[in-house]
Amino acid sequence: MTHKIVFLDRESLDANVRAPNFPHEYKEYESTWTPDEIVERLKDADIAIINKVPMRADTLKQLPNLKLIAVAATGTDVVDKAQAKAQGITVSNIRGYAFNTVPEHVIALLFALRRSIVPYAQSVKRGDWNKSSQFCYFDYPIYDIAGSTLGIVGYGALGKSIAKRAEALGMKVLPYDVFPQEGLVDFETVLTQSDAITIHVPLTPDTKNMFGEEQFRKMKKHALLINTARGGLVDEAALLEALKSGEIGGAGFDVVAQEPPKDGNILCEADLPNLIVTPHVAWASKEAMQILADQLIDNVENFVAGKPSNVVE
Ligand SMILES: NC(=O)c1ccc[n+]([C@@H]2O[C@H](COP(=O)([O-])OP(=O)(O)OC[C@H]3O[C@@H](n4cnc5c(N)ncnc54)[C@H](O)[C@@H]3O)[C@@H](O)[C@H]2O)c1
Ligand SMILES: O=C(O)[C@H](O)CO
Repeated sequence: MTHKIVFLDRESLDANVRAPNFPHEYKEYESTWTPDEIVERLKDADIAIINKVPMRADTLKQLPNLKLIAVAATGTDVVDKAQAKAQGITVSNIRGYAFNTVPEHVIALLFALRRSIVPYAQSVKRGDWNKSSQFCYFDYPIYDIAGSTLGIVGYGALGKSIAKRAEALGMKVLPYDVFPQEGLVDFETVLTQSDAITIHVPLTPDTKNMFGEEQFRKMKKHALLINTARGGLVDEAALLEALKSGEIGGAGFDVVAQEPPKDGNILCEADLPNLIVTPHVAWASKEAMQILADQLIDNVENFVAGKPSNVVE
């Protein structure tokens, strides 16, 4: 049998994707967004490769030939998994590829915010240093990372990789997860005891908006919130308010609720010295993207060989 593989958003992965080792026809599109386009491009395919293309129930119902959705990411929130299951479509994802790239991005955001790197660099460009009466100036706060406490919400692959780095930097780590493991603390302790909190849970109906006004009120006034997981995990309006009112100390976000933020986004547009937003690139080191691309094709080959890998329930 010749399998028909369609990659709907090839442009979203900057790595070499090898040809699978079984008879197949392969077609790729740079990007695909509308439900009509998705259905038209996948109607004859049995294997779909996607990164962030929304595979909602109405779309899946129009694709009776589809057998595998191979997601080129860890997060599978773009797929309606209940509908996929109902149609007997297997969903696979990528695991353990971002063990350096995401932790390094998180640590970079932590240092940048704690040391006010961005506002200081901007102030130099503005000419503030030229006008300074001293050799330095203290317009923005600087604190040490060493000796501070990092709360980790979601103690899976990435949460654990970050814990190792944080401890090496002299931080105390407070991990929280719903999956029972040794050394965990409860969510309340993370909120009230941490000088910085980093989020690493998947976006699900249970985790949507798990950070909002109530959680910000419990956090320390100087606490930082780092989100490299998914935008929907944090109530963005409440976050902006908490940053402006000084309820929390700062935020470093790599993800927002709608990506790309075509209709605008309040976090991307805010001009605050204690907020850094990056465009969902924490995963995107060259090394990590190649590991991801190799595992993506492993998943496709394993599925066709009858030994599916990294199946998402
Ligand atoms: N920004 C990026 O570039 C980037 C890159 C990779 C992954 N991600 C995101 O990061 C997330 C985490 O990745 P990972 O590899 O660590 O996944 P993982 O599956 O190894 O870990 C996720 C952890 O979250 C826990 N969890 C689930 N629901 C929870 C809840 N309600 N409360 C507390 N803990 C809960 C799970 O038990 C698990 O231990 C992914 O789902 C993805 O959305 C983002
Ligand atoms: O979930 C992931 O792996 C990242 O968000 C990159 O897509």
